[in-house]
Amino acid sequence: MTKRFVHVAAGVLIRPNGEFLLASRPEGKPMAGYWEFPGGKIEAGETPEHALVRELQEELGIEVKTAYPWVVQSFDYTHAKVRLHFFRITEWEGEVESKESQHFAWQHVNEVTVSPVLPANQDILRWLGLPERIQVKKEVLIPNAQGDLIHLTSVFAKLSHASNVQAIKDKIQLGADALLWSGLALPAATGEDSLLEQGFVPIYLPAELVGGNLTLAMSLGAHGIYDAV
Ligand SMILES: Nc1nc2c([nH]c(=O)n2[C@@H]2O[C@H](COP(=O)(O)OP(=O)(O)OP(=O)(O)O)[C@@H](O)[C@H]2O)c(=O)[nH]1
Ligand SMILES: [Mg+2]
Repeated sequence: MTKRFVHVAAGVLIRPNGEFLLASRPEGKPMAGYWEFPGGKIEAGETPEHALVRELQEELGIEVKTAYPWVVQSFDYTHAKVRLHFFRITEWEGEVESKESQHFAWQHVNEVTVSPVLPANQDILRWLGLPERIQVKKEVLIPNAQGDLIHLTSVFAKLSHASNVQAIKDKIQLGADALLWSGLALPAATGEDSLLEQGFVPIYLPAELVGGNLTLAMSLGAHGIYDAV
């Protein structure tokens, strides 16, 4: 029998100083003791946003105030196939409380001190460390998915027809670590065939496309924006 996708909403709580919250999975749940972003299963009839707000109320006792959708990550565990909808949360009401006897750790990007972290979250931790804004010129260096500095022109795929999903997939298969979308059309932000749904490469949008609005870019699923120089 083929395993069905379990849809999950999870929140990255980010403090003004950049620290983010990890929680340990409580005893009695699959993969107890692993560290995760708070969240849980999306129930029938719920949107990912609703599930996020409900789960964070249940698990942390907080009221989410400002959250925007970030990346969607799929992972095949032995017990389930999961599709995780991650949100970045910058404002909430109330103090984080351990409602399910979980432990908490506020962590710094590139210096995670707790382990083990759920396997599906490795990419997410790397992406949190990506710069939110880059400048694209001939000699630019930028971290790739492994955190190594890479010469932009050698690895990055610049797409002139962003609406062509096949072209995007071809570039990914060629090993591109990031996609810089140029042109005016954005691929659909939703739908099975959307690159954003796959969420496995860093994606930067041209600043001019989103009026320099980083929050808007991230709400479309991008990791950051770039300025052409
Ligand atoms: N909450 C959360 N779940 C994650 C993350 N990464 C990841 O692979 N998962 C997986 O997604 C699923 C989420 O389920 P959950 O156990 O949190 O669900 P829940 O809060 O609704 O609990 P419940 O099973 O008691 O109803 C689990 O299979 C878990 O292993 C993450 O960062 N946060
Ligand atoms: Mg949960």
